Amino acid sequence: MTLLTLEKVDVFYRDLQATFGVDLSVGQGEAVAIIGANGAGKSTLLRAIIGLTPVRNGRVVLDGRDITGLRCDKIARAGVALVPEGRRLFGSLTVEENLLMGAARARPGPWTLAAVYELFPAMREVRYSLAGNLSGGQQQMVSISRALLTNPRLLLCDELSLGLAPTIINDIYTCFTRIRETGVSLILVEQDTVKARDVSDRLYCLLKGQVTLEGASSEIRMDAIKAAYFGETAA
Ligand SMILES: Nc1ncnc2c1ncn2[C@@H]1O[C@H](COP(=O)(O)OP(=O)(O)OP(=O)(O)O)[C@@H](O)[C@H]1O
Repeated sequence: MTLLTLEKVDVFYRDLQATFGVDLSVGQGEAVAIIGANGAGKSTLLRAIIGLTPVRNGRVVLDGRDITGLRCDKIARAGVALVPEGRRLFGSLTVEENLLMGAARARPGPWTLAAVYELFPAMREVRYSLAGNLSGGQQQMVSISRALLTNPRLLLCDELSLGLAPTIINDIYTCFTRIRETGVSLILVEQDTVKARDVSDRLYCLLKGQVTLEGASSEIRMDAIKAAYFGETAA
């Protein structure tokens, strides 16, 4: 069953068109990756889904309900959460205080403080530390947990791997197996195309705001990804 559908979505920043007629879907429980170069429009699409950037043309439909143009708090209440690029924690608050912001007015569901501490045991050890004093990997765990605590049906993750060491990236993505077991659907924006293909069921490639490739991650060849990423013809 389909959870999210984007239908011919155009997003503009004033006169600059950032996405062009994007069609995209996410099934119930599915992990979808969006890849593309800098400026391709990946973050713009995530922001459009959660209502932070307006959709000028087209529709965003969540579980049959048209959520285009709704305020982002209403979209969050409908079950969409964003792990933003750069993590965006409150550095002068403790880890637990940051987490409790996610838990405030959360939907009912499996993600509680105890559950996220079980998911990321290292986070429990630093729960009274200021978020600003944590390493990048620890901050990413807090950012993911804060979003999970809203008990989303759809979790949008913007460049989780940015600035993190490969071992930390692997640790973080390993936890997504557990997250998916709870039925959460995922959109993962990634610059690391190999990682994106490995962790997703389906993959979209964006180039200059347009979808240039879509398909099952296990079936898409790397040369097709490369061609779609750079706008070349696949061999
Ligand atoms: N707030 C903004 N105001 C004006 N233009 C913007 C704004 N945010 C993004 N853009 C432009 O929209 C286009 C898409 O940007 P976006 O950040 O969505 O790309 P991206 O694929 O996420 O890239 P990156 O990997 O660098 O984050 C780019 O041309 C960018 O310059």
